[in-house]
Amino acid sequence: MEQSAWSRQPLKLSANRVWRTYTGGRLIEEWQGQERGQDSMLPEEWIASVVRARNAGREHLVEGLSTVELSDGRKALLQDLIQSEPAKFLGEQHAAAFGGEPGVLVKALDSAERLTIQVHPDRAAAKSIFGSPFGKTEAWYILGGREIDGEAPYILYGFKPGMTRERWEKLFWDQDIPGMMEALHKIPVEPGQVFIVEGGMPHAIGSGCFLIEIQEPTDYTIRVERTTPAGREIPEFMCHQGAGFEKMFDCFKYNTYTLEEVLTNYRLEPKVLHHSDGYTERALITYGTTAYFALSAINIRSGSYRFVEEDRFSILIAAAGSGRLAWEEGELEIRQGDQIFVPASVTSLSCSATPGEPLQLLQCLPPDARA
Ligand SMILES: O=P(O)(O)OC[C@H]1O[C@@H](O)[C@@H](O)[C@@H](O)[C@@H]1O
Repeated sequence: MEQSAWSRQPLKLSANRVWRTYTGGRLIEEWQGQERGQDSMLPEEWIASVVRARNAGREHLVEGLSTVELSDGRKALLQDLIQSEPAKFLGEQHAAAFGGEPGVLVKALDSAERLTIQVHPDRAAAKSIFGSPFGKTEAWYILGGREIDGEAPYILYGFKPGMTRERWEKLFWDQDIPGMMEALHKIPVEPGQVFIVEGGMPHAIGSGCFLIEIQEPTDYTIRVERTTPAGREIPEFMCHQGAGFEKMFDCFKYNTYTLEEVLTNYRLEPKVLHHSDGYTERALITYGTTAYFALSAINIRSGSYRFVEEDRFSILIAAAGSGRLAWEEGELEIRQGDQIFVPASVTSLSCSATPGEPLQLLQCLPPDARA
């Protein structure tokens, strides 16, 4: 089949687990249908990824890039398919603005331990420090979680009033980890909640969080803990990503917030766009919040949900249930844990749920090409 034919059908993505500095992943495996999942150093699944992971000591591995399972049984790198015809896979307008770069990365993430306190650059810092057009603003949609050592899922987010660059630098040089944790708000999280984490905002995903993350397509993580909660050493490169310690502190924004301000400004309120017996559609993140990506949730109970035809690609995740995707040229069964790249040239796409098994779909959208 010629390459462009693949741009007219939804493409099922293979599992694509990535090494991180923390353990987890059991809930991802169980969500994807394994009877007994296991925690390991592969706590993240990168979805529709054309981004290589930056893991010191693992540079010899090509880690992070997504593979597509083609309907003729072959496999291909998503990146290669897109590069063959960016406008057909990504959309005319998108390709005009971003070339062959999807501009968005999605992940499933399950933390068996707290992640280290970190920050990601915003676009300005990413450009000046790393020469990258993208920073790493991200957002989390909480899918579930578990108690770890008696503690319910939580996140650490935003500087409390009183923090300054000077104080933050001192906490780092002293490696005063309890002091660093105390400097951030600790917030319990629940399924269905959405948080946006802009570049520059200090944070750490706590233990026991199972979430879907949507983010700008880079792996620039600035870590301020030299030792992880489990006692693993973080090499210098994994702290400042090669930028040096001075620039590492430039990536933080030293604004401070009350807990109330964090919850009001950065925990997003889903908005119901449609509700009927057949389905409910909710906007979780809109271009009004960020031009970098958008996310919606579609819960299908009966009948068929028809996707609006637009000249852009999307990434679908079956968060729960099972069903069937249908388009002009074919059909595909989907079930919980499946991840699908829907090229821009797919036409007449609709989705239905298996009777008695409502389907929850997450639809991840690329940057606003008009912004
Ligand atoms: O620093 P580690 O523990 O490896 O975690 C890095 C992870 O952090 C999370 O907050 C997200 O930004 C993920 O996209 C990222 O992969």
